[in-house]
This record gives sequence, structure tokens and C-alpha cells, in this order.
Amino acid sequence: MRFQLEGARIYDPTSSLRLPPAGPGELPRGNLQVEDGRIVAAGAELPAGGARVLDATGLVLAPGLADLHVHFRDPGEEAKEDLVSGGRAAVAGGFAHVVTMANTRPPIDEVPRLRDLITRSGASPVRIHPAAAVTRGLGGESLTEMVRLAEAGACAFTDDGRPLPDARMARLAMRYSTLAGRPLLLHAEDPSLSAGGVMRLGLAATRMGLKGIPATSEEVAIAREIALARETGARIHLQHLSTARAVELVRQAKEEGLPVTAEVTPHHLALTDEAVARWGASAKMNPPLGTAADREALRQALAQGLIDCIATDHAPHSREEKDQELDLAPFGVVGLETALGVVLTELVHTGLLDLARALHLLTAGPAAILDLPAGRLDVGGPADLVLIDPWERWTVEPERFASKGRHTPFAGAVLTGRAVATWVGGRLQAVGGRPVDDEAEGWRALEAHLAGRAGAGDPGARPAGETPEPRSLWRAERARTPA
Ligand SMILES: NC(=O)N[C@@H](CC(=O)O)C(=O)O
Ligand SMILES: [Zn+2]
Ligand SMILES: [Zn+2]
Repeated sequence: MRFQLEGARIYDPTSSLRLPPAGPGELPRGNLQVEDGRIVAAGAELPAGGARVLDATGLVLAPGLADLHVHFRDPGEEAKEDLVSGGRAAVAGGFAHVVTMANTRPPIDEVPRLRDLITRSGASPVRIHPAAAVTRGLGGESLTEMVRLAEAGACAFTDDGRPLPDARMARLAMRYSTLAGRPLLLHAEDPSLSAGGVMRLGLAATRMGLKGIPATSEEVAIAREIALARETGARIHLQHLSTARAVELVRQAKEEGLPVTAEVTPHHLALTDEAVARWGASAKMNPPLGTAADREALRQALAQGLIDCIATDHAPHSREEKDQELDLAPFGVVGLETALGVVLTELVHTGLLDLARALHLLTAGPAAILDLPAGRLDVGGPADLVLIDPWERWTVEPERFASKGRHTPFAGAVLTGRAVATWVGGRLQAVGGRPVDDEAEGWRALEAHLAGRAGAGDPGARPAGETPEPRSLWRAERARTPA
């Protein structure tokens, strides 16, 4: 199959395609041709030469998105999610790469389990990069064989779902992960402070009569991990940051030059603890949603380039479990199918981030942290692509999710911006936010979708009367570095 995407604005993080900028600092417009799963040519003027042509004017073409933090529950809890359903949710959301957490049942703590997971990942529509556990059985007592797990293909180590139990074990894990040459992904929580808590300790929790988790649970843990990283020199990545002071700790660590990176989730960027009163267990996750001041600090840190990537922490649970009372329901919400829409709606259309910066945080940013083969467009490289309509308005309907998980605090939200199509290795895997089962049918759906917007132009695709286009939307600004 040979096809050519024409007229899209192209986000090319490494400028490998050498497209001339459209205007000063703007995302360039161009054509991109794909054959046999690879990008074969790109240019401002590129003859189709018999390739199947798609008019993508008014849309944005980017490397397929990469998510460093998903829970696919496979093996062991496939009724919640499995490699295929999770992969379908990922491609529907525009993702071509995901890093799966190791807190499955059993956990990914031995080489044969990791090998089995890698073999079975071939059946998933998304590219799966498994992380392996730090401690056996996630028990926090003895380390896994990290060097052998890395050799067998673990891209990182994490006991996510639980923090490492004490500083001694965290320090040892840092020494061995350094030997193994792969970073640690750290869930920062102090259980002596968080135990029994349901949501963030504060006014909202008091009003609801629920036991709170103090912000210090995360802050104490992050301070510990940074101190140990300083001592050991280990590469650490801090997962799901949720408090303003955690952001300050990361800022200091980076100013010191420590090899520390951090992620933030769309829900922590969009919501506050007030959402729990409205959404109940659909807004219950770990770490819990914080205050408006926390949310603002996370947003500013993103805008300043302090936080390295946006990751979903897609954490599906069964309906029965999540429908229990708030204090019994498990922590975790799904996020793969809403992440791009929430980021565009909350962060780009509000003018906080320009589009290129937001896409960096979902592509090249995460790819660099784990050195994933993602987040770039190269002639000769794999055609892992997402075509985005930054102005498509759509309503979040969890019953239509490809994920088996249904719980999200964004249910019913009207979002602006969505993945129109996702290709993984040149294969069309999703159209219009839905996975593709039959590729020929998918192509027909995509052509119909694009024909429906024909003449929409660029950037007139914005519906008349909508919020004015932020001046920065098409700007291709380089990632800002913290002041
Ligand atoms: N985020 C969550 O609330 N839950 C995650 C675990 C985790 O990411 O810590 C899960 O596995 O369900
Ligand atoms: Zn976690
Ligand atoms: Zn997680």
C-alpha cells in the first residue's frame, strides 16, 4: 500500500524532513508519502506518482503519540483490559507507542513473563514497550534480576501502583537500574501518610467527610527519591506529579543538573479535588486530584518546559469495582481516549501551550526519556503517524470507548480536538476516534471523513463563531527551557 497525505501542517520534532517553514516560526505544510509501512518521501511539493492521495488540508500530521504510563492488566485481569483492548484504546486516542506498567497478576518480574508479554504484544494494534518490576512480586523486599530483564527487553523498571517501601530499597534499586542501563519510573507516595485516604486532604474532603491523603505524602517521597538519585547518580523518572511543591522539588533537582525527569497526567492538569464531589469514583485515582493552586503550578511547569511529558496513567477497573462506595472503589481512571482532546482543549485552545509544545510533550518528550523508537518522522523510518483535527468538537461517551474501562471524570465533556487517524507501521489502525478492524473499511471511513471537511481550509477548519484561534496555534516554537 502506497499513500500520500497532502497539505497537512507537519509537526516534525527533529526537523528530519527538512520542510521549509510556512511562515516565521510556523508549522510547515507539506506532503508525506508512505509505502510498505515506511515514510518514503516528504516535501512541500511532492508528486503523488500513483499513490493513494488523502487531502489533509487544515489538519496536523505528527509522529504517533507515545504514552509512558498505561496499565493493560494483562496477564491476569484481562476482564479489565488486555493487550488488544488496551491497544485499540491507544490507537483510537492517537497513540502509536505505550509503556505498560508491571503491576499485572502476576507482575512482570521474571524474564519468562516478560518474554511472554513481548510475544503476545504482537497481537496488539499499538507498539508495546513493557516496563518490568523493581521488586519480586512487587513485594518491596528483594530486587528482580534487573540486568537480565533489561537484556530481555524491559525499557524501564517500576513497581508503579506502590512506592518502593523504604529508602534503602530505593537506593539499591537505583544502583541496579544504573547497572542495567534503564531508568526507574517512580510512584512517589509515603504510605504512612496516605494510608486509608480516598482523595486529597483538604476542604473538599472535609466537606464530603472523606479521609484525606496529604500533599506531603508525595512531597516527602519525591524529596527522598531526589536525594537518593543525587547520591547514586541514577536516572529516575517521577510519575504522575500532582502537587505544587513536588514541582518545586523537580525544579531544584533539574537546576542542580540531576538526571531527573517527570510526567503529569491530563486529569491532574484539567481537574481539582472538587471533581470528586461530582464524579465520585470516576475521579478517584492515585495520586488524588489536588487543589486549584496545584493544577496551576503543574500547568505553569509544563509551559516553562520543566515537566518532560504528559502521560495518561490509563488505569482501567471493572464496573462492579468502581461502582462501589467511594472509599471501597479502587484508585484509577482511563485516559487513552481522552488525553489528546483534553490537552488541546485545556492547554492549547486556552493559549497556555502552543500546539507544537503540546505535541512535543506527547511525542519526542516521552520518547527521549526512555530512548524509545518514537517521536520522530524520518524518510526511511516507520510510518507511525497521527493525523489530528485540532478543531473537531466531540463529546466523550465512555460507553463507546475501545477500552474495557469506562470510568473517567471527562464523561460527557465536550472536547475540541481529536485524532482523525492513527497509523502504526503504515497500517491504518484508527479513524475518527474508533479503532479500525477491517483496513479497507477504515480507509473508506477516513476518505468519507476527509471529504466531509473538504474546503474547510487552513486554518478555517475552526467552526465559525467558536473561540478565536489562539495566535500561537500553528507556531512551531522550540521547547522552552526553564528560566
Ligand atoms: N493511578 C491509579 O490510581 N491506579 C493505578 C496505579 C498507579 O498508577 O499508581 C492502577 O494500577 O490502578
Ligand atoms: Zn502510580
Ligand atoms: Zn500507574
